[in-house]
Amino acid sequence: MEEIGFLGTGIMGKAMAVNLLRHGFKVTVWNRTLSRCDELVQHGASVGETPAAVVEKCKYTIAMLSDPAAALSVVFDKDGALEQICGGKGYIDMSTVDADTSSKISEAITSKGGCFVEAPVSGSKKPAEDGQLVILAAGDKALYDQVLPALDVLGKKSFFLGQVGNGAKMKLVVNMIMGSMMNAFSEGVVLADKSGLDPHTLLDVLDLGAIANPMFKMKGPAMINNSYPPAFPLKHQQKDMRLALALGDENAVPMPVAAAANEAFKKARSLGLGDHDFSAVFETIRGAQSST
Ligand SMILES: NC(=O)C1=CN([C@@H]2O[C@H](COP(=O)(O)OP(=O)(O)OC[C@H]3O[C@@H](n4cnc5c(N)ncnc54)[C@H](OP(=O)(O)O)[C@@H]3O)[C@@H](O)[C@H]2O)C=CC1
Ligand SMILES: O=CC(=O)O
Repeated sequence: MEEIGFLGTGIMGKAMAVNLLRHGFKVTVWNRTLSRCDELVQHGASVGETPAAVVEKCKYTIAMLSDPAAALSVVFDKDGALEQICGGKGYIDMSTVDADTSSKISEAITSKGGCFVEAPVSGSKKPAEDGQLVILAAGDKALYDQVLPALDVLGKKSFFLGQVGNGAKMKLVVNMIMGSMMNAFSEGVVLADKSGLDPHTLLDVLDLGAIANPMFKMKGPAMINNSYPPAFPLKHQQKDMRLALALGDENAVPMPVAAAANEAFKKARSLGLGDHDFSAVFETIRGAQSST
C-alpha cells in the first residue's frame, strides 16, 4: 500500500501508528504537540510539520483525534488537511465524533475531489497495541476497500455500515452502553465492599455468570486498588455519553440510565479525574459512601 499519513498520536493514535510501522507500512505522523511524535520516529515514522503537509505527501491519511472540535480543527483550520485534499486522496477519520461532525468533514473532503471514510473503533489501549480493535466504518466503499490492508492490521474485525454517520452512531451506542455498565459495576463493587463482602469475590462471581465481560475482568482489580491508569480517558467517555444523549434526543429515545451515568462522569470531571481512566468514575461512588 501507499504511504499512510497519521494525524493524532495520543494513546490510541500512537499504538495504531506503531502497529502499522511494525507491519511494514511507511507512515508519516503529525501531532499538535509535535514532540509526541518522537517515539514514533524511533519506530521508523517520518514527521509532517502540519496536517496539510502530511496529506500532501500521503495518498491516504488517518486521523485519531480527541473529539469533534479537534477533528474539525485538523481538517478546516489553517494548514489543515483540507488544504491539500484533491482527487485521488483518501481521508479516514477514526476519532469518536457525532454523525454531524463526520458529515461536515465528509462533505468538505468530497467537495475537493477526495474520498472519505469514517472508521471509529471499539477497543481500548491494549486492543490498539495488539491490533485487536473492532472497526466501525462507513462512507466511500471504494476507499474502504483500498485501505482494508491497513484496517486489517489495526483491527480484528471491520464492519462496513453504509453511509457516513452510521459508523459514528454505532460507536456512540456502544460507548453509551459501556459507560452505563461502568457506573452499575462501580456501584456494585462499592456496595459489596460497604456491606461487608470481599469485592474480589464479587469479581470472581461476576466472571462466572451471565454478565461476565472483559471490561469488568480487566478493570475490576485495579479499581478495587483505587488505581485508574488512563487507557480510555474519562473526559472522552463523558464526551461519548454527551453525544449519545444528543442522538437519543434527536430520535426521542428515553435514556434515563445513560443520563445518570453522564452526570456521574461529569461529577468525576469536576473532581479533576478527566485524564484518569474512565473507571475512575468509581471514585464518585466510593467518595460519596466514605463521607457518610
Ligand atoms: N483511549 C481509548 O480507549 C479509546 C479512544 N477512542 C477515541 O479515540 C480518540 C482518541 O482517543 P485517545 O487517543 O485515547 O485520546 P488522547 O487524549 O490520548 O489523544 C487525543 C489526541 O487528539 C489531539 N488533539 C486534541 N485536541 C486537539 C486539537 N484541538 N487540535 C489538534 N489535535 C488535538 C491530541 O493532541 P495533543 O497530544 O497535542 O494533545 C492527541 O493527539 C477519541 O475520539 C476517543 O474517544 C476510541 C476507542 C478507544
Ligand atoms: O472508546 C473506548 C473503547 O474502549 O472502545
